[in-house]
Amino acid sequence: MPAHVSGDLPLPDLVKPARALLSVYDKAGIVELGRALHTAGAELLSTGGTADTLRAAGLPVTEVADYTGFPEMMDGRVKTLHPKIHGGLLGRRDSSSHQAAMQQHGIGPIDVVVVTLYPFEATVAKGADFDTCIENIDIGGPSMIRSAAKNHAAVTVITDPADYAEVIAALTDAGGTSLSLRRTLAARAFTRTGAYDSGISAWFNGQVSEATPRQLALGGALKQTLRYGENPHQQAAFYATGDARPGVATAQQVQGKELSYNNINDTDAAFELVAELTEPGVAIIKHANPCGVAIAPTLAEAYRRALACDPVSAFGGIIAVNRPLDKETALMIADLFAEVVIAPAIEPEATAALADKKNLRVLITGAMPDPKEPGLTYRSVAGGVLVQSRDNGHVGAEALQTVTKRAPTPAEVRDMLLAFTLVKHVKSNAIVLVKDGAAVGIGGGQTSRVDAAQQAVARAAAMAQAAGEPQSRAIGAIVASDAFFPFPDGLEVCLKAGVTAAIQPGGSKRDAEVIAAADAAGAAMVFTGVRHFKH
Ligand SMILES: NC(=O)c1ncn([C@@H]2O[C@H](COP(=O)(O)O)[C@@H](O)[C@H]2O)c1NC=O
Repeated sequence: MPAHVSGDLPLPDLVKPARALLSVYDKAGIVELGRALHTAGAELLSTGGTADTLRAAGLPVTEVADYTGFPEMMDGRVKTLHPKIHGGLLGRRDSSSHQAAMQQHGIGPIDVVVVTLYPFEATVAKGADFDTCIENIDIGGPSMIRSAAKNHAAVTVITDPADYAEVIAALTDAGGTSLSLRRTLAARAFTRTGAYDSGISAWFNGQVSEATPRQLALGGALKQTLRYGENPHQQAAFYATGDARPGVATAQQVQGKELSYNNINDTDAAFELVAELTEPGVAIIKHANPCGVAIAPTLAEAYRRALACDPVSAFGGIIAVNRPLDKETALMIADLFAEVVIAPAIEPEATAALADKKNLRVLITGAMPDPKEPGLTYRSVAGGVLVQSRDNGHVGAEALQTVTKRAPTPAEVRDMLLAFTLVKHVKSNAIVLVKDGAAVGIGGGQTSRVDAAQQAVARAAAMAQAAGEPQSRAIGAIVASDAFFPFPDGLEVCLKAGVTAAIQPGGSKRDAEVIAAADAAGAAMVFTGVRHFKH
């Protein structure tokens, strides 16, 4: 255990800086902060590039290399890693033994450290090669930040240009910083180095295929403080992890009110769903579950058909499209009360068509995410975090195993593949009915698969009736189930409603009974061997 040193000297709350070290990759605002420190009476120490910037602004600067008597070396790998720097940051001002050691070794106190780190996260996001990423791992910067933050009782540590104004104000008003400000900045500093290292850890584990590392290092940058969480009494915020996957975290919001917690969650679900559709496709989401999905030759047609699935639930929904949003589709969206629209791109006429809907949030991602890309998903439980690889499972026509006497027609296979893609995005137990490229009945989030089937079938009948159609939309549809039918009953609900074909993982002890039920109805059924639970 490290020795505990009690302070035997007085330590003031207000620390007026006599010496400050500035070493920043991002030079924005550093001249203003340097000037405020200089005006407050601090001697400025600085590393090469930062020193140049300060000097160019007319500020007197001492190079760290001159201060330590050691040159910067090894392409900048060693600049500030010196006892004169770390001793000056770590030595306790309230300990006579520390003070004596500083005096003995000619170490002067450093009262302020300003560091912005090498852009490791941005380098990875740009897709740089291994060696470039390694070279962008900052070593000296985090070391100084940690030394200063540990000794925040006397040292002010600044790691983000967003904090410059607050420190400048303290220097201007009081000539120094208070303990409470230094403590706040120290907390931010450790959060910064923690998040920085978590980014390195995530990237490095990916490089060596370490899927389940011994420690979990989760980091992110605050993207938005949210008004509230799932409910108004819950606090919430949105953090960007630096993952470049196109989606709600990377999108540009081109219109509308601030996104809410539920908006973000639902928009993510919607966009991940449409990313799976190879033809022009639209998904309408409520409470992270689809209430309408369709593919069609045009986006406008896909939207019309997606909306027709359940126009009642679509009210206040989130709409995702997988092609540039065009004017015709935008005009129809403008007719609906929707919360969010997310698209890979938007045509200028579509922007104009939505412009009057001031509250409608419009998000543009620039690209679609790759549904087959590997990645991790996280969920918190009491006392832990569950981590798993993203469900990037994909079932193509070649993987289908016909288990009934009748094989599916090519049209049924097309609908089967769409429906099986959709059950992956509906909360379990999930049952989805699809006809001619559009969902016509969705049952999800049920504790019984029979209930999910009944819900899907009821929706198909009710929506047909509401639209004045002569018969239930379940007639001639195909059914998909996210997991095997454990008994024939769930399938029988669908067959009785007029479903002609089924797609499911298979693998139940009672598969034979389920197949017999399909055969008895003259239905075709295929097994996928893949399950798509979503909880
Ligand atoms: N190696 C070191 O001793 C070291 N000390 C400070 N740095 C970093 O160098 C950068 C500033 O360099 P310059 O002032 O030369 O532009 C900062 O991002 C700082 O975090 C270092 N670089 C990397 O570790």
